[in-house]
Amino acid sequence: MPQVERSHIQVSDVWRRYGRGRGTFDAVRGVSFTVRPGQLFALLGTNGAGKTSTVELLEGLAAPSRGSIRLFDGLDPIADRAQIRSRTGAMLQEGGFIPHLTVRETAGMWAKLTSGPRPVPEALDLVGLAHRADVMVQNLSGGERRRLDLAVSTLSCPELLFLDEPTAGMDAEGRHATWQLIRELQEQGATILLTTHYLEEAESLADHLAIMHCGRIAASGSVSEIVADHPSMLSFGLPAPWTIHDLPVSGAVKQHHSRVTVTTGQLQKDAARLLAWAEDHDIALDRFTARPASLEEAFIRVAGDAGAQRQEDDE
Ligand SMILES: Nc1ncnc2c1ncn2[C@@H]1O[C@H](COP(=O)(O)OP(=O)(O)OP(=O)(O)O)[C@@H](O)[C@H]1O
Repeated sequence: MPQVERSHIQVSDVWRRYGRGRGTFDAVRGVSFTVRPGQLFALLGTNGAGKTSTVELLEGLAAPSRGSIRLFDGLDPIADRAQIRSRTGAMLQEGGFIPHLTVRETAGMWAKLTSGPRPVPEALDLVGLAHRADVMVQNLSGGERRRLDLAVSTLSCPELLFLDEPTAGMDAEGRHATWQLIRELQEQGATILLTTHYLEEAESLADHLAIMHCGRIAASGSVSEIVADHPSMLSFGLPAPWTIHDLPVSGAVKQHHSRVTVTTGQLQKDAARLLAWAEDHDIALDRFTARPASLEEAFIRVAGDAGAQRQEDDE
């Protein structure tokens, strides 16, 4: 019998429209993706790309204007909210905490609303807030509030966790600690959907990522799959009297002072040709490096291409 592939999130051609009449705006435009159990899926995008608008639909905070969303192999985020609630955790962009409660009181209050919660000290310890337990929420830094938000969202040990910009406002140390925590939650079996502006965050954590731009998914796949579609780079110093016209490469060549860069879709072939040529002519290529496109380069290119396409569609 063929095996049915399970999914914790199934999004099919989803649209989200804000406003009515003449003032409508489609913030999400035909988005589709699947997240398998145990996967960490990252939604990346520029400001206003539609990430939060999409996550809110998954959380059942609004209904899509078109398309369908199913969680846990068939549950509707709004109609089946009661069944879904105990299995999911959400960390929103704006944590709605009461300013004059302490960290411990806040987590305790949320724990009372959760069935079978993790002990509060454990939840605070998990996010590195145990030493701030008696501090009032209003006196926390922005990064500490994000950590409290994360502690609250993981109180129920959820199967599916929505993390909307979990490390926004955190310093580098806090960000790395949070990444470690997210990895641990995934190792414990959680399926995680996270949105982020930080490419390094997506690169470090995600099994699968989708780049959103202007309401659409402009590229998706693993980091290697996304960067594979983008040109690689060779870089080296070329000693005189040799010039770029002598180089045996197929890619686009640029020179800045004595430093040469070759942008190529055939990294291995061009690197091999170049090194063989240098060897034959006894040329030392200073600080020779060969590397695939970075996620940042792919992101900038994808966002640029998608922006141009959207402008064409709108015209
Ligand atoms: N309530 C609303 N009414 C009208 N437009 C909205 C509303 N909420 C969001 N938008 C618009 O929808 C678009 C997508 O917003 P959204 O917050 O989903 O983007 P995002 O990718 O999460 O952005 P960011 O990374 O800046 O948080 C933006 O152009 C935004 O201005």
